[in-house]
Amino acid sequence: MLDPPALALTGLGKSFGRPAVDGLDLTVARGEFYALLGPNGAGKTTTLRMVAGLLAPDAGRIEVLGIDLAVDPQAAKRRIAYLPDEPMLYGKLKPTEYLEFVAGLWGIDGRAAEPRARALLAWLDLEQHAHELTEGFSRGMKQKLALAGALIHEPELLILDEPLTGLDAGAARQVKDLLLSHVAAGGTVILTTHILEVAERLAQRIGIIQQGRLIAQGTLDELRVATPGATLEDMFLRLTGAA
Ligand SMILES: Nc1ncnc2c1ncn2[C@@H]1O[C@H](COP(=O)(O)OP(=O)(O)OP(=O)(O)O)[C@@H](O)[C@H]1O
Repeated sequence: MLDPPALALTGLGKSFGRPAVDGLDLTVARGEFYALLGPNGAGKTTTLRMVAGLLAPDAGRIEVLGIDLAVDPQAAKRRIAYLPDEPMLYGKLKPTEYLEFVAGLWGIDGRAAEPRARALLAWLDLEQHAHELTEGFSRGMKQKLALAGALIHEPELLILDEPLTGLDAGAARQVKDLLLSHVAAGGTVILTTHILEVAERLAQRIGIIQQGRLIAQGTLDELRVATPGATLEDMFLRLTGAA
């Protein structure tokens, strides 16, 4: 049997009075780097929150690596990392304590989590702050620590909502390298971004959603077929009717 995809959404729907996600069908293969683009209010965050198991869909089906989220949410969530656009940290914890705490929530004991935590802090250049309270951290440092926390249980599918917003060039490079290395090792990354250059440079496939539906999808070259020579920004604005 073929490997199940990393993520399969079928007819996914969620309404808050009016539809936010409206019959969304989306499949992301294992080992793919997929960028989900869309104008403000298109339904990107709502979609990711449903995949992360934080919001119940009104309709449709979510399968994570072949596991139906509605049938076995625990098993599905173990395979996922979810980084929200505004992650929460505990200001009175130091990074090492925070990572140990998150690892504990996953049932990983401190000794097993320690080398992983150390490697993540080193990768994200937070080592020298490992023993400082996070309440004094800058926004970018907090964001990097939240990412480390999301990765502590070694998930296969990383789902990240605007992970590069607010990061300086150095921090953005560290995060991009970490995501690319995850994909190089066979993992899957799905992110939303308003930085079209990020999608252009990193993603193997790009999906554009508008009003809760997928309106275009493909590699950059596939998206370009209709408009040769166009930039992703040109295509995005044309497809979403903003130009
Ligand atoms: N908890 C909520 N209660 C009511 N309406 C909501 C809620 N969450 C989202 N919505 C609405 O659902 C729609 C989709 O919002 P969502 O945050 O998913 O969009 P988005 O594509 O992530 O937008 P952005 O790019 O601005 O972050 C919007 O109209 C929003 O107002």
